[in-house]
Amino acid sequence: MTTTATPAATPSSITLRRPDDWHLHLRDGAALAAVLPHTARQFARAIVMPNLKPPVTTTALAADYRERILAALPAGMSFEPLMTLYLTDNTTPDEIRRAKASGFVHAVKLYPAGATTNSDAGVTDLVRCDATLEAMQEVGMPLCVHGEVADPSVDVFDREAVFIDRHFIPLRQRFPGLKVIFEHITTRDAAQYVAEADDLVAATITPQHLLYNRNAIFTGGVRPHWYCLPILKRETHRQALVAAATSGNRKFFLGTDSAPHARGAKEAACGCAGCYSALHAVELYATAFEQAGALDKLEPFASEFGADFYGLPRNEGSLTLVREPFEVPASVAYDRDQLVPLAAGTVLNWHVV
Ligand SMILES: NC(=O)N[C@@H](CC(=O)O)C(=O)O
Ligand SMILES: [Zn+2]
Ligand SMILES: [Zn+2]
Repeated sequence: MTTTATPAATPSSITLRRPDDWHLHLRDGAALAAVLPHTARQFARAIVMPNLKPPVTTTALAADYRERILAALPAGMSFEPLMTLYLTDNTTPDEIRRAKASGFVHAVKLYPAGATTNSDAGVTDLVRCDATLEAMQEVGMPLCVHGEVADPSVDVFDREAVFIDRHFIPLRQRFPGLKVIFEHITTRDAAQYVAEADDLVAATITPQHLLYNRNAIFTGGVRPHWYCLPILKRETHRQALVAAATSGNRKFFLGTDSAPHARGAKEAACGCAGCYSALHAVELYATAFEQAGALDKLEPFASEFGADFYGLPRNEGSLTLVREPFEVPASVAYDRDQLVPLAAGTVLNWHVV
């Protein structure tokens, strides 16, 4: 990373190796066309989540979805979608071998049934997937995990921590050679678990979980645009996540979990879970890293550790941010509705040029 110094200690600009987003929801159709340029402006590649309706459960469906993404990319922009398959109780070991052979499927995603947006087709009991997980371990196909129990008797703020004991630890014991990414971690418990695990375990961290604690959801009223899953946690957890992200530990890397939902679906009696962060993702991360006094740790977190973990080359290009006030727009157009970006209306210190 190269930085340009100002008289003060803070640099006036930072140039990073071009980053990647290791957890992204792009949706489909008009929604895909609306959000894709926001991501492609900053990121060279992204791990594209498969929770469409119906979900992307096969290599053939992933190939079609990949073509639709590439077709939606504006002329002159370059972006490589890294595809994933949605794990179900019925995913076969043969499907895993097909996915591996494709060269464009880079992970399989575990959604515990009922845990989050579009997870109804998810796994009801992980032991049903043992033969499939065995095949993944054998061919070297990573498993991305939405690590929350769907058990309604467990408090919503405890669902991630409970998942570690009930599912993550047993899974790692049964498949010690399987690469696993604990997605969008939100607790000190998860950060600690990943830090202490062996090198086949890593985690992604979102901008909202670095910048906000759960008070953000209830500031002067209910704030649906801060509602995502796993839900924001208390301040001690946010601090643990900032410490993990800025530690220089290669197990923690960037994954926005940018999850667009139309304004009408967010501002509703039963609002959807998901924060739209893709519009200004790198700016949000830079803000969090600057607050922690760790801007020098942004480049490895954003541009190196994820590629290394997935066994892909680091990008060649670069991305420059300047330190100038940038007001996040109140909304952007989205599929005959609007999208309200994370931190709408607030001023960030950094702006991508
Ligand atoms: N994070 C979210 O709150 N929502 C995601 C699903 C997910 O990543 O769990 C979505 O697809 O909307
Ligand atoms: Zn998730
Ligand atoms: Zn997600």
